[in-house]
Amino acid sequence: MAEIIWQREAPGLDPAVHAKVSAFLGKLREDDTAPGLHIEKINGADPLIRTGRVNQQWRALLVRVQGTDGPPHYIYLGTYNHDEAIALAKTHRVEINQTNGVAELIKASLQGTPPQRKTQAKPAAKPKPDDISTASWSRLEVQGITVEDLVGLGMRRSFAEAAFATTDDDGLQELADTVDGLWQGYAMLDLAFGASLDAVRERYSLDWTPSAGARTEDDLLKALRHPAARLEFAFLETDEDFQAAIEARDFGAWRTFLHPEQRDYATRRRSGSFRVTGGAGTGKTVVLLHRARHLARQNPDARIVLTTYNTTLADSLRDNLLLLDSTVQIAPDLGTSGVYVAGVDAIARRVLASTNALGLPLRDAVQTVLGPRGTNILGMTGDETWVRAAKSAPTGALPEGLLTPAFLEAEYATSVLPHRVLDARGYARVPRRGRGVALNRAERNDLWTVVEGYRSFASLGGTTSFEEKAAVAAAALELGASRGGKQVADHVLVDEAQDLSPSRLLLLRALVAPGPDDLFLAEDAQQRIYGQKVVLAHYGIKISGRSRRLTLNYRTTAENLAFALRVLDGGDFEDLDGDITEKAGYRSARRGPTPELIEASGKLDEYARAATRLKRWIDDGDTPDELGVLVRSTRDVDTLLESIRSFGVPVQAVANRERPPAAKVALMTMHRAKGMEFRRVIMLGMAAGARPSSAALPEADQADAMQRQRSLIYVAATRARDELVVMWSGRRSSLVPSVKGEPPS
Ligand SMILES: Nc1ncnc2c1ncn2[C@@H]1O[C@H](COP(=O)(O)OP(=O)(O)OP(=O)(O)O)[C@@H](O)[C@H]1O
Repeated sequence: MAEIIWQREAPGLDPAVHAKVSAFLGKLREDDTAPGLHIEKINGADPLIRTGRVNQQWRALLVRVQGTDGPPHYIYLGTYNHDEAIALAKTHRVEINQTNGVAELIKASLQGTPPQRKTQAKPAAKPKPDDISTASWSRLEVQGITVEDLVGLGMRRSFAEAAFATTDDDGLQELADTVDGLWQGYAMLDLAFGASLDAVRERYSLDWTPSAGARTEDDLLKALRHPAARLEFAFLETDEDFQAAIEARDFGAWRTFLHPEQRDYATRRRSGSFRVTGGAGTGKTVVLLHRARHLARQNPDARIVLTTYNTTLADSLRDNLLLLDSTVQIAPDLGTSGVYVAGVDAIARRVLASTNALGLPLRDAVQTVLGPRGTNILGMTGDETWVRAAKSAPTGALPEGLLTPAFLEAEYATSVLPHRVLDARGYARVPRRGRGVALNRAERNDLWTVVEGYRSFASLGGTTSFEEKAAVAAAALELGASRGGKQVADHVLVDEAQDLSPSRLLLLRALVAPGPDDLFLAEDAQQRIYGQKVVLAHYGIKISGRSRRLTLNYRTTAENLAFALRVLDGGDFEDLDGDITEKAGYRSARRGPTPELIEASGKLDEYARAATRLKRWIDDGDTPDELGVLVRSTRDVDTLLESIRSFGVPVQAVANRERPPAAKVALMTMHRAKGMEFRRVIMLGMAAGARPSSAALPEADQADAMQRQRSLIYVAATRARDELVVMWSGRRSSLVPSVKGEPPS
């Protein structure tokens, strides 16, 4: 039995050869001495280099590493036709970096010839980091880094010097893409975009000291397992790992090659609740999926809950978890072994529907949260109930703005339910932290009569809202545990945590007993498009000191990312810990075209232009399901669909609970697009005044609603991997930032 180590840049092959390589590697894993494999040394090559015979024409390029104990390991470097494989065998080798002990693939033909760039005469004043792409200073220099700093970390001097001679972002990226030792490119870009030397040393574990003396194959195996080496080398220890690597194409790298920080967050034991933050596309969901698999592999009996704020996203988490590892056990029900994947409201419903089986005191929980009423609570309270309650209550003290369903719902979700307020006296004392609008005693009294009306209408109908279901389920679990019952989960993993309301957070908190590895949350405050700002600690989730930020964007090109980040300008973003979220340091690993802004002459022109663009992309080779059309509201969707179809483009509108169609362009609202990604995206309807009903909110809440609008557009713009087109007719929204080359407005 041999073990395969996959090298990230091993080139992909056309399907016919791919199947043969897969069979070859399968045989190699079973028995590397099988004569048919022709594993051979090559004269003039590094002693560890081998080639293997895939078939008459093709040879696999390998590095054989045999530790003192254990099976032989083969690093797979790709499959080439016979002559090319022999030539590459003489130039390639895997070495241990003598400064930090990281294994690196060295392609000798490229050695000593890093792309050389001309240093231009420098301007007198040092530019700020943000102005750098137009100045002739190296970003590194502006950050106060020296060539010696880079060399001290273990980077090759020729590479460090070339990085200092490079004054534009494209050049830096190109340099990072071509350097031997993938970590060197990543770390150099991190520094150029503002990370400190200490942060980079820690991020890539560069303080390891390699063992002195001659390189042994044991040392090499150790160096291949170094966290920074695992950016480019993956040990395929199980059949599932092997299968995932073999199948991984373009966007499958997330399954095999984690950034060292992602690996750390996915696997390290935590003494309590942990939070990973990061901008859109920085790989938070990927961390969560790997962590779910890791926990399930570590303890097959563990009851793991993987959740997010709605069912659509939960479905996609389940699909991707199974794509990562088809053998992960999906738990059939809450409280059973394996990974239970569901939206948070579905979890609340499940708890409430199974209180008998779980031994939870439903009656007491209902009384604790809603006061005296029956346990018939599974029906859904309609949105109009707030309007009815407001109309039938004496509300003389309240201004109009405080009687809108939006305000009442927000007040109820934030100030009433999580504090389990049952009467006017309780409501008068409630802290109302984070609510924009101050309320005097008379206003509170009147508001409470509206809440009482709302509750009695719902009680009569035997209904509750989603918020109430979550609050009652949380209380049932808490009461159950306080009376000696057992929690229903051992680990709870949460995606898109920024969109969860207090009651939902209380529910997740109550699913698992406080302790090591209890809750793990992925969140991005900049993507909060629902609900109010919340602070985790207020709901029993203590993460102080256990929060980390991801900054490398894997999804979006630098151009789209810069555009999306500019949408956020004009607002600070508070995260779930009450801190202002930093935008600094976010960067992308990919480049692409500048987002295109198109002003149409009217709605129909906008639709026709969108349709023409989709047609062109498909004619140029895109498959329809790589393309997304995002709209702000579902008004006029039928006209838009018709227009797109009239150009012969297959398209389907995707409603909230539906999965995107295969082989068709997906048309959906920006809200629905959360968590998704497409190769190319068209955002439509970006005219001024197209904002939703925030005008119905009191002034203080309008600011928060505006923030959510910015976030929504940020979310939409970051769904595009390669290309983004933004359209409007009429006056352009002030939320659409300008792009490079556009005349100032
Ligand atoms: N280590 C990795 N190697 C390659 N691709 C990666 C890696 N990590 C993440 N990706 C890819 O980057 C994209 C974004 O990842 P992911 O969805 O996890 O980000 P996110 O932070 O959850 O984004 P969002 O907040 O926008 O939903 C995906 O296409 C994912 O496959």
